[in-house]
Amino acid sequence: MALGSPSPATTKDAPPDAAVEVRDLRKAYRGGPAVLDGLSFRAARGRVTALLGPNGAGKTTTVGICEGLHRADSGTVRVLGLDPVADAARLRPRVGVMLQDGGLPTGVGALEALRHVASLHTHPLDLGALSERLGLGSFARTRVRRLSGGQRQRLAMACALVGRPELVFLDEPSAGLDPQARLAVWDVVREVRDAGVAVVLTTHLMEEAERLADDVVVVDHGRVVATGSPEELTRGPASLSFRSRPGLPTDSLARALPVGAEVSELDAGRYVVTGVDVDPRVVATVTNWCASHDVLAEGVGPVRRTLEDVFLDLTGRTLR
Ligand SMILES: Nc1ncnc2c1ncn2[C@@H]1O[C@H](COP(=O)(O)OP(=O)(O)OP(=O)(O)O)[C@@H](O)[C@H]1O
Repeated sequence: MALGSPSPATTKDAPPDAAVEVRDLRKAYRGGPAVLDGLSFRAARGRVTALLGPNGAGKTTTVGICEGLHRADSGTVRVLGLDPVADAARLRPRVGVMLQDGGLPTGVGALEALRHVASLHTHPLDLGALSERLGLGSFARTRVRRLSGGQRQRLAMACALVGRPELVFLDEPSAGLDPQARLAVWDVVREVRDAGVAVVLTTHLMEEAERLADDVVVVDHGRVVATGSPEELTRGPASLSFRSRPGLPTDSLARALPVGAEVSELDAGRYVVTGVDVDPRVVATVTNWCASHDVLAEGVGPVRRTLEDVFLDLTGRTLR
């Protein structure tokens, strides 16, 4: 089954460019401080765009504005070339929304809830195939209010996709899912993306962004602080790490290395060299220094930055 192919009834007036274009959004909730402070980003068709940011950074508010649920104080938002509030009726059949609380009737069975959402669309996906892909079968008759958190997430995802949207907003799609369900959800997201659907998701899982996103938008304090593919964001100087006995004289090793090198013991016996390009001479200097100090080092080599390193560098380590 082609999970992604957008509904034939809705594709003909689709603009060819960005599925979402947000420019200079500003918003403060009644009398409060600025929550969005000039936020801009675009999300393309056929790509997964992940919004990452600490708690309270403004991701949900941004997505809510794109979904037409909130209004910005200023700035522009185009969703499939339309205004999410003024053109809400035209957008509804073309945009799938997965809300964290599901937004579903709670007194009916899971499959019945999905069937109801499907009935609102002209060309819904095949319910049996969609249920199978997201593993809804085992709780098809369970009332929505009795579903576990992970089951509810999967049902909400099915509801977001059943109308063959051209654009889908997924709010923390794999939060609370077990590893099997997470992989199934990621496969489904990739499949709809490959069929040309624009997927915009929020996540706190760096692995999810790293493995799923084509474009990452890092949001902090209501602004975009970095954008790029996971590959682009994590490119750049690697550090060199090794393991050995705890308490090595790191100052002595730093002095043996080129000017600018810093050596830290991250936790007992785990060392990292930063501040210099990790080239073969630096690796040799570390191993020579270890040999001359009777230090047995394991795993001496360069370590690429992860998306989590980049995220923490950009947004700091203070709890929000
Ligand atoms: N309805 C509301 N009324 C007042 N303040 C709100 C409202 N909704 C959100 N906020 C505030 O706006 C800020 C941004 O919240 P938002 O939910 O957009 O952040 P987020 O990046 O999605 O956070 P999280 O990762 O925790 O979901 C927060 O300080 C939050 O307290």
